[in-house]
Amino acid sequence: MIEADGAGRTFTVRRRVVHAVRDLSFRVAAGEFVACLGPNGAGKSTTIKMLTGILTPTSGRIRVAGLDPSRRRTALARRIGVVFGQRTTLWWDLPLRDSLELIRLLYKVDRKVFRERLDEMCDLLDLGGFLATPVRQLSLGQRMRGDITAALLHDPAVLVLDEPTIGLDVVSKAEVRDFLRRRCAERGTTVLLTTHDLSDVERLCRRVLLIDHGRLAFDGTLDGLRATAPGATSIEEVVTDLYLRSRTTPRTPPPAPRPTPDGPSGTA
Ligand SMILES: Nc1ncnc2c1ncn2[C@@H]1O[C@H](COP(=O)(O)OP(=O)(O)OP(=O)(O)O)[C@@H](O)[C@H]1O
Repeated sequence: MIEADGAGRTFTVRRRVVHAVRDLSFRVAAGEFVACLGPNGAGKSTTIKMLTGILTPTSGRIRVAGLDPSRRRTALARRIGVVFGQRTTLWWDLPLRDSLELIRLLYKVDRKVFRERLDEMCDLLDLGGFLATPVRQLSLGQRMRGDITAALLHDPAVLVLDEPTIGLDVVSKAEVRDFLRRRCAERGTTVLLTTHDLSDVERLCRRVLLIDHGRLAFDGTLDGLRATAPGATSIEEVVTDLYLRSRTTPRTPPPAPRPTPDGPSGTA
């Protein structure tokens, strides 16, 4: 359902080339719920932007739901839902209900189907009390429920979640996670979750992709990830250990010593 084959993305900043993502290859099958982890600046957002068609890869190939995201953005929009925890896709000044109605029109969701889905979301995410409230007046937890509803109204096959529980209190977090787990399992939705909250990962995902310095550093089960640090007592310790090790790894290989008539130099 999600395929990356040697995908890479560079940016040129003041004539310097930044390799945000390099040679990324992985596959996510239909119905999998996969976490994407990595330290700050590892390349997670760049990866998500390539998967959702916001950025075009500068090398390699990406397919989501059988489509090239950057070339088929409109077609992809019908098959994918995206939640950016730090940004809203809703209309700030409109009541939540009107924002959702606009999304219904954009995605051409049948009015009756929309009403059924919205009723279901109201039950599961307890939206009823604030559907008439302008988005700018919603609490973070309410806004996040609205954003998740907006991402699922067209029943996408693929859901990309970028820090969907950031800033939520423990109860709201548990409710949002519970909803996502049940709803995505019922519908067979394929989910890629990016987060720094490891309890999200433990509760939702069996498989983890770890991106480090723009490369795929680990692809396996959560148990496999734990096995990389046998002495660690929690997933936080495992990941802390990995991230600390990554800080001591150079981002790019050091330049090869330049040969001189007397032999290699630059090592003294
Ligand atoms: N538009 C851009 N122009 C230049 N460099 C960029 C751009 N976007 C990202 N980068 C660089 O690419 C690298 C990866 O950034 P990215 O935002 O993908 O990391 P991240 O894993 O999402 O980090 P975080 O967890 O902090 O959000 C960083 O070195 C970043 O500075």
